[in-house]
Amino acid sequence: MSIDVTHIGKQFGTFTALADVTLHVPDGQLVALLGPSGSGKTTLLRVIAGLEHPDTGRVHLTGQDVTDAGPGDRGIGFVFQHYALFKHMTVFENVAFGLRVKRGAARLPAAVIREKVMRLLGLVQLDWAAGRYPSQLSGGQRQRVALARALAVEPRVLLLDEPFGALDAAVRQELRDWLRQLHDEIHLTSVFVTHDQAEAMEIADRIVVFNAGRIEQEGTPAEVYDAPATPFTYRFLGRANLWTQDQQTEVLVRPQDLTLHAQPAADSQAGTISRVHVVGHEARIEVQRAASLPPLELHLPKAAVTVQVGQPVHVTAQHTAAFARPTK
Ligand SMILES: Nc1ncnc2c1ncn2[C@@H]1O[C@H](COP(=O)(O)OP(=O)(O)OP(=O)(O)O)[C@@H](O)[C@H]1O
Repeated sequence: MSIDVTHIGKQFGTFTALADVTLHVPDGQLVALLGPSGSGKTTLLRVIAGLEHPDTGRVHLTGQDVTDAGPGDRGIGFVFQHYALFKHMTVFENVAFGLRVKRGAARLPAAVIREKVMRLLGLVQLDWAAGRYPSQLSGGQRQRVALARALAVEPRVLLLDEPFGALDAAVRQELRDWLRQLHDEIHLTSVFVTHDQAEAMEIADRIVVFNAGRIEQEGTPAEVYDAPATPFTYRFLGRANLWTQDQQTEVLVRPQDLTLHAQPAADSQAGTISRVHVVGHEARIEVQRAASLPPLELHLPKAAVTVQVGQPVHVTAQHTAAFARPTK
């Protein structure tokens, strides 16, 4: 099922949460909404879900206008960051809930519900935990139950709001890989909100970068990373150094695209090592420049680093990105 939002505007009082947002999510894609806190990502997700009515614009699901349809009539499943599992229900009952509340012809026989729930729990690798209560599970396991519960009603679209936000790094990684796999297996159209660029780059087919209620840029992970249209996108997708600037232009460079030299080289900048900090296999080096520009941060393989604080050095840059500065 494809999603089309066109010219969506949403105000909260005088605050503009979304300003003329237009987005097409093709059937079967996994799309990340990426942006800083308060940029409107969750509001757009809520508009797609029908939990928020837009002031302007329309929402279409596979060509059908659902702007005025309630959340229950859209065939959408949700997973939010603070897993709202029912505490007094077992894992099994939590997943079965959406199927048991159905009435009339939509209601399935108990044996069918049982089989379906166990199949879903198998999919999220928690069939062994069917009889447990949420309090007896880890955060990552609870999040997987929330996902199974959202999938139980066979949504055509899955919306995830910072689904792994509250979890530790290793569990996040595991759930990311697993979400990507699951998405491919069951052919959903999924949209997830994150402010973690690594998470978006790793699992999304497309990334939509948000800034202050607008879409700043949209494309595949490689497109937004390799060809950022604005300094905002460049800075949001990774660490950025200001290499040079003048009245018209600013030139940015990533820490891993800088090289240290003992002697001056073509287009090198002179400076002094002001910090060496080892993080895992990488050395993060700060160079204070002679020119009145902020210090440079370099990321180099730890084994290649022999410099010390106070040492004079020369720095060259590969793969810089030049942006026109806004005229005042
Ligand atoms: N019901 C509401 N009433 C008033 N203001 C709201 C409401 N919902 C959201 N906002 C405001 O709209 C702005 C956008 O919120 P939104 O939750 O969409 O941002 P976000 O990009 O998802 O941020 P985060 O990553 O922090 O969740 C925020 O400044 C928020 O305070």
